[in-house]
Amino acid sequence: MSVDADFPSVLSPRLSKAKLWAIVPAAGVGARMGSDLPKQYLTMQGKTVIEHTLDRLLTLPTLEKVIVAIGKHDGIWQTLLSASSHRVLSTIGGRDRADSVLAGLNALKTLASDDDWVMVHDAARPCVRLPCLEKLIQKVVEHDCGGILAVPASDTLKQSSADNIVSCTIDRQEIWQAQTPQMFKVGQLREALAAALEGGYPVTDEASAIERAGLPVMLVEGRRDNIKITHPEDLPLAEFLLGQQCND
Ligand SMILES: Nc1ccn([C@@H]2O[C@H](COP(=O)(O)OP(=O)(O)OP(=O)(O)O)[C@@H](O)[C@H]2O)c(=O)n1
Ligand SMILES: C[C@](O)(CO)[C@H](O)COP(=O)(O)O
Repeated sequence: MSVDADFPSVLSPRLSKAKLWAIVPAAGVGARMGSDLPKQYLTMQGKTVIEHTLDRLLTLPTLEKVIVAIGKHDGIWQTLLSASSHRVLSTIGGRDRADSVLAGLNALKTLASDDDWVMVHDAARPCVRLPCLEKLIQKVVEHDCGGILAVPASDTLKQSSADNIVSCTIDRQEIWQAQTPQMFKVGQLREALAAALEGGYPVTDEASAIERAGLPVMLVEGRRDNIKITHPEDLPLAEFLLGQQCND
């Protein structure tokens, strides 16, 4: 995918000192995928899921470095070419996704300023497209407000009661499905995430910790093909989407 040469520097003059970093949580075991290998190491078109994901992020010329949070007993990461990139560092993740993201933020302490930006992107989302990454960065920097890629809900949504009986239909007019990347100021995210985890609050994405801290989160409309590989049927779908995108 070609970098859009006309894309303005990611940071306006007002924020020209701020840098952009990325954290890729990749310490999961992929239980829902049910594969022998953690899903980030399954292969599509000759490359692992995480290599496709990193290739997408590293297309951003202004991205300083990516911190990949890997599992404590991960024996595969160091065998990948991506692990030797000068723009990629790794750290040991934690029990839950939020712990892994916090580990990445702590690894950034010696590299990034609190006022730098960081985008957190799931290793399991290899189909994210460069224009969507650029749109998120542009909106966040322009408004100086953290934001996330998301898509408005397009299915009718049902609330379930016991025994999987519908208890009600949810008005989907204001419902969005959050994706990643999720982009925030390094210091704000580290503080919000640490506070949420210390408080025992459920944190399934970075935005929920930021919301809990009372800070705004901008919804930036992305694409529905930015899928997260979670269940077995997601892998062939992701491979198809990658193939389609190559023809764009
Ligand atoms: N302790 C964890 C758990 C998840 N992740 C990462 O967070 C992303 C999204 O999480 P999810 O899709 O839930 O991955 P898994 O936790 O591996 O999947 P499962 O819940 O099915 O085990 C994945 O890239 C995963 O590797 C992580 O870094 N650390
Ligand atoms: C962060 C995320 O991808 C936003 O939709 C999602 O919350 C991750 O959930 P998971 O259960 O950890 O995959």
